[in-house]
Amino acid sequence: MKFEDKIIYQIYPKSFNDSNGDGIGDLQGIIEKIPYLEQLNIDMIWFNPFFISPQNDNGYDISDYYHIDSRFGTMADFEELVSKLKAIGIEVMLDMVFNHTSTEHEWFQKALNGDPKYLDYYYVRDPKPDGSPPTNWRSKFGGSAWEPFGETGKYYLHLYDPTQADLDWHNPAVRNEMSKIVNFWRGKGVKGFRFDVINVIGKDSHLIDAPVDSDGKFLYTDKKIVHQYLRELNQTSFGQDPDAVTVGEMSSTSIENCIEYTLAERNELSMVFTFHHLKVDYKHGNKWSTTPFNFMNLKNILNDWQLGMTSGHGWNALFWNNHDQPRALNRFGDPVHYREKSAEMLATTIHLLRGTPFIYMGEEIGMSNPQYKKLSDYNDIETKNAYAELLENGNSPAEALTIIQAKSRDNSRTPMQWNQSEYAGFSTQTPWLMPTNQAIVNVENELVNGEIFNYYQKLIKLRKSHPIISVGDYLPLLMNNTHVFAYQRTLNNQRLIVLNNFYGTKTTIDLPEFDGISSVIITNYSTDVPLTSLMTLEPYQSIAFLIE
Ligand SMILES: O=P(O)(O)OC[C@H]1O[C@H](O[C@H]2O[C@H](CO)[C@@H](O)[C@H](O)[C@H]2O)[C@H](O)[C@@H](O)[C@@H]1O
Repeated sequence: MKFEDKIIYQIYPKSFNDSNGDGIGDLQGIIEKIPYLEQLNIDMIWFNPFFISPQNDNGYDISDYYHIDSRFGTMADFEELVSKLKAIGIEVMLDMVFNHTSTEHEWFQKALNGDPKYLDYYYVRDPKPDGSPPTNWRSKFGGSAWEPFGETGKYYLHLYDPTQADLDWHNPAVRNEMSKIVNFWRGKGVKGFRFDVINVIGKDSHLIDAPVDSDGKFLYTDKKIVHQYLRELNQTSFGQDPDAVTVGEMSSTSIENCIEYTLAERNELSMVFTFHHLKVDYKHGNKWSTTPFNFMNLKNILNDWQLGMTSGHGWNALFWNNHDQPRALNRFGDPVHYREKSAEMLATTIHLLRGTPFIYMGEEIGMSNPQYKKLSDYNDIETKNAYAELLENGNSPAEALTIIQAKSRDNSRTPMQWNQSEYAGFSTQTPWLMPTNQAIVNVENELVNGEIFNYYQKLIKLRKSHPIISVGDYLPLLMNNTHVFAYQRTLNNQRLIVLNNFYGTKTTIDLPEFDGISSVIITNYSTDVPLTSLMTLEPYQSIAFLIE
């Protein structure tokens, strides 16, 4: 499958639709909503993991890669879902969490029981001579990255939660297991694979301390060998299917590496998720802080990645939202005064760039953060650890709450809001996370009175009908402007000029003269205006001109 003109929709199964009234979304619930998905004209759906898991990290701690967790349904439900989606031209993308397994996985359990075969599946190491963990590495979820390995006196590595043990990819048997898993799901008709934090699988065999002034990420991120592992996985599994689409989630990566991960002739991956543009509201690089987003940084990062990936022939996944990110509408838009206009402006910015757009469920109806009032409203392990650390570091409970309200991953994990009822039409029982503003934001209302869903439909149609959007080159425009993110796309004699006002005030811009006849192909305001050298954009206005 070509992926340049495709649109991928992300579903967090736990929160999409609950068909059996247990407060948790499930596969039958997704099947019920296929007619809704069909209206968007998307090509593929990425599902977050629904494999067997103790759910300490909501399914990113897998204890059995070959079965559906009964909370979500059965293999028969999955097969029904795949075939019903295929019937309307939508393919399935599954989430392959291959950096680590749950400590409940039988491989880890066998290793714990001393089975030498499975000991070699993980990073099990002796402590330092003083008895402390083998290295000073920190877990990305807080605390040491090492946990005692049962009663053995050794430690095992976990870059994430202690219940997520890192696999040792140096071991060919581990790599073979990973291909087997991908091939099993290919056998079920799956065409897409998203590889979780795949650029941290290349840790050295001999692990060393991080320098005191460094977070040590360079010791395990984007190591050269990751490219080799990906080529091998490609060759032994998804690469055998010319229609496969793959996306690697890249933690703290670089443009150079992402070109290599996605250059077609290198046979690694189709595209990458990168996160630099979503760290522009981190104070001094610290996620657990609140500060307004830095617009010029955002522009520069998006521009650098567009230019870099274009010139290196790499390919980006384009996105604002996912299940780990607070809603972009709260971060870069205005959910109170300009909910619709700012949601549409953000969508335009991403959808007209070079890359493959991903839509995270609810974004197409303008869903926003829930603004929970107390810690117990949250579920996420990372959030709870961060809250405890914020208190340890001297923040008051109110300050810590303000920060997690802004940054918690649960912000995007709240149930999809189908209607304005108590549980937002998601479930008949108390959901695992509560919806909060379904009285205003819900599908039923959006489809009758709203404009965001309809605007997404237009953007999706445009990518499919205009090759300049899917395959055109990217060029920057107005890089010094402090309110507008503007760019050009070019293909043969055509140009597409895209203007996006990121603020809730009118702004006037001074554009270069463009030759040719221009027409507006999309705008989120009702009046079409001609392309002139001096232009005034309305609050959060987006407008795109095609010049022939
Ligand atoms: O923030 P980065 O270091 O650039 O990393 C990107 C994301 O990585 C992690 O996400 C994924 O892996 C986790 C462990 O399997 C899982 O909890 C998460 O849901 C996955 O998407 C990290 O948790 C995210 O916060 C980062 O955005």
